[in-house]
Amino acid sequence: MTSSQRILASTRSLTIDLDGTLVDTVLDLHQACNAMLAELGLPDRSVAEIGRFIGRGTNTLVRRCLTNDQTGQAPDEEAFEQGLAAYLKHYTRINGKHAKVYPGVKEGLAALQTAGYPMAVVTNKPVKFTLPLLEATGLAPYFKAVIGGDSTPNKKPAPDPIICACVEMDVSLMHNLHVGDSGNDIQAAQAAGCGAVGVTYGYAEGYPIQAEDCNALVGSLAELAAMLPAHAHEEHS
Ligand SMILES: O=C(O)COP(=O)(O)O
Ligand SMILES: [Mg+2]
Repeated sequence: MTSSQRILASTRSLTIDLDGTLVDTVLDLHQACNAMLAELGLPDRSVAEIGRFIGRGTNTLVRRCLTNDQTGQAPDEEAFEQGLAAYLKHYTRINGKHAKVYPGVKEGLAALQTAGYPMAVVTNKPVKFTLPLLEATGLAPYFKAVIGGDSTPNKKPAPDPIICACVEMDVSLMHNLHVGDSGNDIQAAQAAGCGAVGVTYGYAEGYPIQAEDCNALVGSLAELAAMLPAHAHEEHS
């Protein structure tokens, strides 16, 4: 058995990223960003651009829209404050309108729940947007905890939100597997001492996760569920 196989076999719980992993939210975020840019008299951004800007939370998304700078630095604090207020107003209205659960997510979550795995959402999206989105997409009942980008002082790639989710679920970090679409997720998982699984779809800020950077790379959550022990408390022999 390789060490990655051992990590998968000893999994007892999962923390799962939201945008780009559970739900395809780019069209909602694109619409909210462009409504904000229009209000500021700035030109539209494409769906592909917004896809590259997603993953480090709302403030970074707004900064990237204003500057097109992947580091998220905004030169003008006043424009940022104005942009953030406009973005929050528009996203509150748009959140969930075009969002689509990725193929294999519901099947995967149902199988994992039946197998007895406690699961939590760990996202950089603020909690006030995360909870309604989970309700609207029908995913809420699968999760014991929901940690947003504003639930802990530091968001992913810091380990804090994964640690917080494991405390809320009362599970050990060592036997938790974190699943996500970006390097952020892999870094956070490794910093927390958890296993790390990447998905082959999603946004990944333009840098798709490579198989060698994580313990497994999967095409869907259904595929991941099939790789884990059929009962959360048992290991494959
Ligand atoms: O940047 C966001 O708001 C989305 O982040 P997530 O991929 O951690 O869900
Ligand atoms: Mg993501």
